[in-house]
Amino acid sequence: MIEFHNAGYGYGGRELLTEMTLSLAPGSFHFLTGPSGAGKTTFLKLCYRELQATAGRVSILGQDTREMGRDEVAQLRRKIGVVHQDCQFLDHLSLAENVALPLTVADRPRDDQDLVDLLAWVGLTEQIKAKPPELSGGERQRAALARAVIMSPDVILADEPTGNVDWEMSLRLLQLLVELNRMGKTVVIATHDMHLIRQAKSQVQARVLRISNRRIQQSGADL
Ligand SMILES: Nc1ncnc2c1ncn2[C@@H]1O[C@H](COP(=O)(O)OP(=O)(O)OP(=O)(O)O)[C@@H](O)[C@H]1O
Repeated sequence: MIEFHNAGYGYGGRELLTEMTLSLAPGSFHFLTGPSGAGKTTFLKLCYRELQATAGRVSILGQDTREMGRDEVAQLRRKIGVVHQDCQFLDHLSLAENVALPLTVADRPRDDQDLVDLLAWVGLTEQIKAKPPELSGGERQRAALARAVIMSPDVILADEPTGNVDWEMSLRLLQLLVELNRMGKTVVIATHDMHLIRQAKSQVQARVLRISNRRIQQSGADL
């Protein structure tokens, strides 16, 4: 699904990540962890071709990212849902309109019942008409998750999805991501939260990728 072949990345010629060889199999569930500044967000950006490897090769859904043109990148992005660390919304649009925005941008028809069902799934039925500034941190995170999955992507990449929420909300978000994985989606969650990783143990066969000293180490066994 996503393959790194001796890949590396550096900003401004300074190597941040090096010699990454790994494969994220379809339907797998991974946590990505490591100290602040280790390169977790950078790694995720390589996974959806926001960045291109500066060494080696990354393939996403069978395509070598070096050989992709603009249209192919746009196609690819529809198959990968990203929950960004700082989840930005358009404040003048309602929650429902924000969540449906990827459909609008891709010029795809919007099924209002699907949208209502999706918002119910993330527990935001009552906030459907609310504007983003009226939402709590946990509500924003769940809205960001809904927006990431509205195009039915094959892969969900979540960057610190539980960063600013309490433990109960973290568990709820984890539950949603586990449900997506049970539906066959490949899930990668970048997190510092070791409690969350331990908690996942009882729910899903997750693997841990740890960035340390510029390299990615994979825990060999399931959690
Ligand atoms: N656009 C950029 N230009 C230059 N350096 C950058 C850029 N983006 C990130 N960096 C640097 O790369 C390093 C890794 O950043 P990254 O955001 O990938 O780390 P992270 O592991 O996600 O951190 P955190 O856990 O704090 O979110 C940091 O030192 C950061 O300052």
